[in-house]
Amino acid sequence: MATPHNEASFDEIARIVLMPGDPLRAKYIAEHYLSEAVCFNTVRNMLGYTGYYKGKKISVMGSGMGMASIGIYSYELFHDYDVEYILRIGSAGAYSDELQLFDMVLAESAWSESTYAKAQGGETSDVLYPSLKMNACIRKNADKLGKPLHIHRIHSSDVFYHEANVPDCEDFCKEHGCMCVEMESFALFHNAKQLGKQAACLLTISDSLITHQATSAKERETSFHEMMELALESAIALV
Ligand SMILES: O=P(O)(O)O[C@H]1O[C@H](CO)[C@@H](O)[C@H]1O
Ligand SMILES: O=c1cc[nH]c(=O)[nH]1
Repeated sequence: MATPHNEASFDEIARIVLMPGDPLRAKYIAEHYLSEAVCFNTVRNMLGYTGYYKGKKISVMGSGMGMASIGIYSYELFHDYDVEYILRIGSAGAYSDELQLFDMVLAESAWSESTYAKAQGGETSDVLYPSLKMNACIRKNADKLGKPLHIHRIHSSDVFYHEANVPDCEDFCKEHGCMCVEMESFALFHNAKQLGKQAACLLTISDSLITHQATSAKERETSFHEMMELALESAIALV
């Protein structure tokens, strides 16, 4: 059944969905890695595709930016479709010089100041966790493929641009143990917990809040091949 934001029919979406924030990253993955890829959603241009990777049915769909946006799309995928796993594949800003551009980070947990989880379901914790099963699978596949993986607590922030009078990356790193920042995983992990489903988050460092090095918009759309391959290999191992 279609939703207000997703026109796919029930069986058009696989049990596992890879979910970048950028719908054009989803399109790129579908066109470059999936065979027989079919676009199942164009509502609001939040592109979603289902195809096959090494013979297994996989979907990839954009989430948009921020908790509110991934909150809607992931809720519908878990609640209205037969989706068991969502693996977010995002970009992130480094809070430490231990992380370089293009390094991959697997979220061990997500700390957030966001009210999403409280507003959605009364959650009071400011730290939420991904699926242990998915993280174990991703770690195993990273080892198998020889892909270095940093495993850290991440910051799921409600804002991309902030003023100088509020806590900054040094505070988030020192006080909450967050090594990088993105904007969706806290809401995704909450929805998974709430609905009895599974979610995880793999990130590629796109910029550094310490060195101020940064990748371009095009690189964020098309160049995260290490992450795309690890996500796809992990996805087929899960279903
Ligand atoms: O590259 P994506 O997956 O969109 O992730 C990050 O990039 C966006 C900000 O530029 C936010 O969505 C943040 O979480
Ligand atoms: O949320 C994000 C994502 C990438 N880079 C940032 O600085 N913030």
